[in-house]
Amino acid sequence: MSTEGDYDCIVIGAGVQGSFSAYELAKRGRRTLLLEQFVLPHSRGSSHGQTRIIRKAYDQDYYTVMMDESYRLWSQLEEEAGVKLCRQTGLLVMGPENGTYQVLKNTLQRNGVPMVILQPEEFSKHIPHVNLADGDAALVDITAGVLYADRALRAVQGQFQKLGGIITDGQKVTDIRPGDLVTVMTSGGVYRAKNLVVTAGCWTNTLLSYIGLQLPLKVLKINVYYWKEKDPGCYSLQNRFPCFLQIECPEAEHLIYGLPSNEYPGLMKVCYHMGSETKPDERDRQTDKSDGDILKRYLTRCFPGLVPEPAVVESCLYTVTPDEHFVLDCHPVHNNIVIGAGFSGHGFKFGPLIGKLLCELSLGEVPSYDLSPFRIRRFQEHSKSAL
Ligand SMILES: Cc1cc2nc3c(=O)[nH]c(=O)nc-3n(C[C@H](O)[C@H](O)[C@H](O)COP(=O)(O)OP(=O)(O)OC[C@H]3O[C@@H](n4cnc5c(N)ncnc54)[C@H](O)[C@@H]3O)c2cc1C
Ligand SMILES: O=C(O)[C@@H]1CCCC=N1
Repeated sequence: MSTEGDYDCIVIGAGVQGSFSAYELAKRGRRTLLLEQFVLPHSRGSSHGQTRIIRKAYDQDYYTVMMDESYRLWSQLEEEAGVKLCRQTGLLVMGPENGTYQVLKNTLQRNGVPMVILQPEEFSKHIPHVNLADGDAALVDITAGVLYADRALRAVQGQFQKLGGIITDGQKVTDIRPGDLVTVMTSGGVYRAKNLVVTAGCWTNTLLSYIGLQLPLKVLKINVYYWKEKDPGCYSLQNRFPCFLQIECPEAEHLIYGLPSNEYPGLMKVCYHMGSETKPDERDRQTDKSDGDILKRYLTRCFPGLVPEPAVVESCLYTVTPDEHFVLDCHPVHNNIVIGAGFSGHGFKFGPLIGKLLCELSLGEVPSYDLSPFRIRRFQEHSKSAL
């Protein structure tokens, strides 16, 4: 067997995180193979669909700071690929004055992020067709907007291939043998490389079981709801309606979020940031739609311009960690294996930066950011290690 391996690096999983990791490695001249179990493009994981929110509004400074660079990297990809991937719309944040809303507002202020605070008496002048709840405050994160998700995946995978990267789709990884050269077995072949990056979304623990590690990850099915505008266009991107986040409201224990109508004309996407547990390969057997009732009650009160009955329902998966922070780390024993996982329903906007960070970890470089919030060892009492 050659000690060189077939590749410098193999990346498992061609979702947003694996695709950007592979692209970064190829940019650094590494012979890189991106392996995907499904024929691309597919809609069985977490990265499919037309749109995602991009924003700097976060509770924690480190996410806000990281987004600064992520925005720059998104623009770079737009230029390289010659496609528009982001549309700035702003993000309307609504919630009780004290609580998470205040934490988020403080983070934006501390980090000098451009924002507008909307006084309740002038709210409807700026944001028509929305009822701000009594006692709620509101602000707009000006930097925020919509990311075109499917288009972004096509762009980054295309750029990766232009750099000489190889995408092998329709091959499921069935085993991994660690070592100085890592051996990856798939349904269609055997590949060897000096380094491995595992970005397998909801399937992460299946892959990690081959290399003696389990993480405390929950897989949730998210119902992606689109609601009909009574007056077509009244919540549309063309009419400059923003994305929104509703924090702490009487109808819901968790966040409610929405994006202006755009991809399906006349339909606005509004979802609940929570779902029911499932196994990744049994997504469609999970049929709980109780989140729909929560959203109907909320929309009836706050978005009177929407018909409170879903017009389209799609499905997507979250892989959630106990603290909802990501996992970006090396395997505790095999340091030529890097893991990016647990993006907890908010990882898309960071894709280009996650790719850069996983590439840095894989090349043994000091990562550009402090990755301590994302280390595996924070789960010490949860992680079942067979090592
Ligand atoms: C409804 C919804 C709304 C969201 N909204 C936002 C938002 O507004 N903003 C935001 O920033 N983020 C958002 N997110 C989160 C974001 O989309 C995810 O964090 C991100 O897509 C995770 O990407 P990933 O690459 O980790 O996973 P995935 O996209 O699932 O990629 C993993 C890939 O690995 C492949 N794979 C797994 N096992 C194997 C194997 N054995 N062999 C080969 N390949 C394998 C899978 O097939 C899959 O393609 C949202 C997510 C959902 C579901
Ligand atoms: O990441 C995002 O911006 C969205 C909206 C809030 C909840 C999760 N995803």
